Amino acid sequence: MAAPDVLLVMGVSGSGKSTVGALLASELGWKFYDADDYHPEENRMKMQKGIPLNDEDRIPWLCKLHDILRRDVASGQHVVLACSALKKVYRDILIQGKDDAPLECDQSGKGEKPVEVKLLVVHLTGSFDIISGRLLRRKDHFMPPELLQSQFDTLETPSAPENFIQINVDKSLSEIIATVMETLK
Ligand SMILES: Nc1ncnc2c1ncn2[C@@H]1O[C@H](COP(=O)(O)OP(=O)(O)O)[C@@H](O)[C@H]1O
Ligand SMILES: O=C(O)[C@H](O)[C@@H](O)[C@H](O)[C@H](O)COP(=O)(O)O
Repeated sequence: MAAPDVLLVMGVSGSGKSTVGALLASELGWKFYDADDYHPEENRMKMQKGIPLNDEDRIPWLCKLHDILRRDVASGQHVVLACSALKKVYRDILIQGKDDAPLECDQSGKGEKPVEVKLLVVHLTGSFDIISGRLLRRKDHFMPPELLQSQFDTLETPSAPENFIQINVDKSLSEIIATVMETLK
């Protein structure tokens, strides 16, 4: 695959997506988006109440993110996106959108040539124990640690032909960043 336009830093809640994504964006000089900032209020409230999101909650959110990526890529902007993207179908939406009713992506770009986003997936993977420990120590965040099991249950680990690397979260942040930078060389 040609050099990616977008790095998708994915994984369960607490795997380090926001931390690693922001560091990578700063290292690369790419734009950074944290998908958490794009959840509608209903999704946040649902998670706050300890109820896991389902496809219906996530698909419009992923469509919105695809539209952002598509526009940035079309203008030559490289992007790092931190997003749970737990299922293969969610990652597919980030790459190519979704145009079948009733859950449509923003159609304002309709008529434009569809842009398939060239994505490298960086999957932050790790044990339940390490990640739940980090979530329990993390303060001032809307996501309750009790939802972690449902995140692991939903997770579909990337596999071929997806363009991905997997990095264990037991590595230090500097090792994780160095691994991604080496992959991009
Ligand atoms: N590789 C790492 N080593 C140690 N702590 C980490 C690492 N990655 C993330 N953390 C810490 O773990 C917690 C969860 O990270 P965060 O970036 O919020 O995860 P996510 O965005 O996936 O929910 C934060 O307190 C963060 O500082
Ligand atoms: O798809 C989902 O269920 C959510 O995106 C979820 O995976 C995400 O983890 C929350 O938005 C909390 O945010 P943190 O990942 O930062 O904990």
